[in-house]
Amino acid sequence: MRPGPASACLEARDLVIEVPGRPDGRALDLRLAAGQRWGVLGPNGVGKTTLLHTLAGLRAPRRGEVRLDGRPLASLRRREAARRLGLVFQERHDDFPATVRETALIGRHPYLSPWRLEGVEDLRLAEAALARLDIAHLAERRVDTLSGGERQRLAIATVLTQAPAIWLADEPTNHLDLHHQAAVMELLAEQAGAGHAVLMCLHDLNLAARWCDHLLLLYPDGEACWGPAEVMLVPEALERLYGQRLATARIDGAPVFVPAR
Ligand SMILES: Nc1ncnc2c1ncn2[C@@H]1O[C@H](COP(=O)(O)OP(=O)(O)OP(=O)(O)O)[C@@H](O)[C@H]1O
Repeated sequence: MRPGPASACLEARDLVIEVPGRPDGRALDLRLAAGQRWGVLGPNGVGKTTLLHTLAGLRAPRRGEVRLDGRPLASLRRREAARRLGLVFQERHDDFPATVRETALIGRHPYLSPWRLEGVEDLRLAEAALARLDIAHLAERRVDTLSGGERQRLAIATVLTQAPAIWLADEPTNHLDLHHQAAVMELLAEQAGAGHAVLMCLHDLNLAARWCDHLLLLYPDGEACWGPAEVMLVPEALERLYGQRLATARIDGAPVFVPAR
C-alpha cells in the first residue's frame, strides 16, 4: 500500500554532507515528520543547498544515509521518490521554449506512465496551482519571458501541481516581493497543516521565526544544532551563526531580528 501524506517522513541518519575541504563536524540525526515546517539557516556557502540536494538523493553524502518513509532513499526508484519528494531548487534550466502551463504540468510526470499524456485532472491541478501562485494569467506565456519572481512562483506552482508528501525548498522566497513572500510561507504552512512535511533553506531569519516550527542551524566549521524553533532562536546563537550582531524585539508573539549597527 502506498503511504498517505500523514505518514510522510524523511530522516537523516548519521548524515555528513559532502562539502569539499570541510571537516565532518557534527553528523545530522534528524527526522522531518508530517506536519512539520523546518527551516535551515546558515551563512553563504555553509552547505544548505548541498544538504537539500543530499536529502533529495541528488548527491551522495560523505557518510550516513537518508531514509524516506523508513526506507533508504538510495534504494528507491527515481520515480517512486519523485512522487513523495517535491523540490523547489534555485538553479533552473527553464530556457526551453515551454509555456507556464506546460511547465506546471511537469509536476504530474511522476504519476504518468511513459508516453501517456496529462489528463483532465492533471490539467485541473496545474490550473489550480497557477491560480494559487497568482500566475494563472501567465499560463500561455513562454517561461523565458517571465520575471525572476514570476519564475519563482512557477517553480512553486509546479511542485504544488506535483502534490508531494514532502517539500524540499531552497530559498522559496527568493526574488519575491513582500506580499508574495508571505503568501508562499503561508502556502507552505498550509501544506504542513494538511499533513505534508516541509523543509526550506532561508536567509530571512524573520520569515523563519514566524513560519517555521523547527530549525536547523549550520555553522561554517561543520557544527550544527537543531530543534524546536523557540529553542533555537537565541540571539547569541544566531549572532555566532552569521557573525553579525543583532537587535531583537518581539512582534505579534514572534521574535524579530534586525542587524545591529
Ligand atoms: N562542485 C563543487 N566543487 C567545489 N566546491 C563546491 C562544489 N559545489 C559546492 N561547493 C562548495 O560547497 C560549499 C557549500 O555550497 P552550498 O551551495 O551548499 O552553500 P549554501 O549554504 O547553499 O550557500 P548560499 O547561502 O550562498 O546559497 C560552498 O563553499 C561551495 O563553494
